[in-house]
Amino acid sequence: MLVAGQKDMQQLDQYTMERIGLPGVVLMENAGAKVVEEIMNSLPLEQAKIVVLAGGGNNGGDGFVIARLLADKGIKTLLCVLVDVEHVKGDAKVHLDVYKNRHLPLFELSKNTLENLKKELNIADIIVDAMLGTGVIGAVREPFSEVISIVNDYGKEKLVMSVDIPSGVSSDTGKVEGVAIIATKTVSFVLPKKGFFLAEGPRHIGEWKVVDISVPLLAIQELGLTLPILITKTLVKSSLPVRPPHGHKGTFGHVLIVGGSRPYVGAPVYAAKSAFFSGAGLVTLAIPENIYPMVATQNPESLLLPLAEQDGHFAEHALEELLSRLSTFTSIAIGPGMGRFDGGERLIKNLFTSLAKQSIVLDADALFFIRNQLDMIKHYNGDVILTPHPGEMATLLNTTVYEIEANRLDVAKDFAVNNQVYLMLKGHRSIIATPTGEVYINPFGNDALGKGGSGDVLTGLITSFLAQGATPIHALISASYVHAEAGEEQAKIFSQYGVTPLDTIDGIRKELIKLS
Ligand SMILES: NC(=O)C1=CN([C@@H]2O[C@H](COP(=O)(O)OP(=O)(O)OC[C@H]3O[C@@H](n4cnc5c(N)ncnc54)[C@H](O)[C@@H]3O)[C@@H](O)[C@H]2O)[C@H](O)CC1
Ligand SMILES: [K+]
Repeated sequence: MLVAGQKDMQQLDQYTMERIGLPGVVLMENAGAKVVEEIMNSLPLEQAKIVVLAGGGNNGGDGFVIARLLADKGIKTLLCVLVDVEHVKGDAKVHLDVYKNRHLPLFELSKNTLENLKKELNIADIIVDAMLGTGVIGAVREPFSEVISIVNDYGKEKLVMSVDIPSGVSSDTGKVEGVAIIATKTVSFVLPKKGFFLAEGPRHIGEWKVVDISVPLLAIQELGLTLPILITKTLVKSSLPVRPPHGHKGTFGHVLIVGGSRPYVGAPVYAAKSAFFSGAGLVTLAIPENIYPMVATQNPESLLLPLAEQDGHFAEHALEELLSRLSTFTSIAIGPGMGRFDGGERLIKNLFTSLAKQSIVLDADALFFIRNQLDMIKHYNGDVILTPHPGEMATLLNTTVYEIEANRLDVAKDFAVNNQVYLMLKGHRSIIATPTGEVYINPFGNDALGKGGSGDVLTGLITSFLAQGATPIHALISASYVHAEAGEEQAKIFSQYGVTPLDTIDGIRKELIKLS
């Protein structure tokens, strides 16, 4: 499933209406009819009262269609137009006239009071939000902002169904300047919008669904639109590494995890366990020798490689004894719990100059150590995967977290293309970008993973799938999905508060059962 922004939708609309001649009023009728279908499935409607809040643009036009079709089904419906009806133009005006020709109840806020509108909303069971769609610009103005606040004050008392996008949310950025509807459900047309998965978008869309309104999706290729790809379970099932039944541990690869330091003993343990428990044939865990005893007791399933340490971290030359053996590893992850220390840059440089072609995952402070060595990364002849959270991304780009979060899709894509790496920009709705500029969005996951160790589990999972033969993009797609779903599922048992990295590792195995 692809994800669209405002300009993409405008191009698709124009193509449909101008190139193939399907009139906008037909699209609007289709849009309204599909929303009504969703409403009919939402509640026992015999006694239900529905208020349709309509703006002055085409989103409002959808609302006119919805109100008419509901009324024609005998459902108690009130259409409330928040702008002066004289200002309604084009396709929306056609449908407003059709509504009026049916002599159906019409509440015009411009000729009434907000108090009276509030009285109508108080007795409604369902509120349809057809105020603003992809055409919203900037902070929502009066009277929309007041009406939106009234609707949001009802909280979960009423079912709020947003048409195309919750009013006030930017379809491109997910930003909300001022107020925006908090929807119970969003019924969106043609494609999900980028804003659903960015900034405040996820908190406003509620349960979302996309409906077809006869805009031909094949037009996307014909228009040459390159759109982000939404990660779905179907996509993941075809991305997971294949495990031949006759496979042996050599078939499923040998993972090397390099990490750990005196303050961070758990991180490498979580990464190694995650790699092992998600199917890697063998896992070697290279840690500074000072934490070897603690790690050994917690990681009986891994081969342990204590290396030279200095002041509780790896010594600068620590990997020397490892470099001659690098070819025994299928995929390598460096960084979990590594910490920052003098000589870290050189340690990473030595590793890269000694690597053959293995895929390498860089996480945590390994990302700090490469911030001034991106040229080396770019020219490495194997696949490099970076998994920064926004703070680590800000360090890599020498900018602020605010700048990163304000433009997640482009930041991830530009960095991946400019540095020829695979990048997973972590966060609520992770973004994955490839060296060729493809962008994927992971719509899964919740705050249960918001704690130390979750990232280490993800690093181990990615490295494990690489070792089992997945390509970098397939490893990232499947690991980000499985990791997020594991967190969500385990939160149902331990609450969002209580999910630990080991619970997530356990959850990963449960997800892998569901996917196999
Ligand atoms: N192919 C499709 O997806 C179809 C989508 N449809 C619907 O059309 C809207 C987009 O309609 P558009 O007229 O471009 O814009 P909106 O109705 O979203 O809003 C424009 C409307 O709102 C006013 N406005 C803009 N910014 C603000 C603000 N900050 N505060 C207050 N008012 C604002 C502006 O003046 C206009 O009056 C799409 O979302 C779908 O719902 C078609 O119906 C069918 C095909
Ligand atoms: K809307």
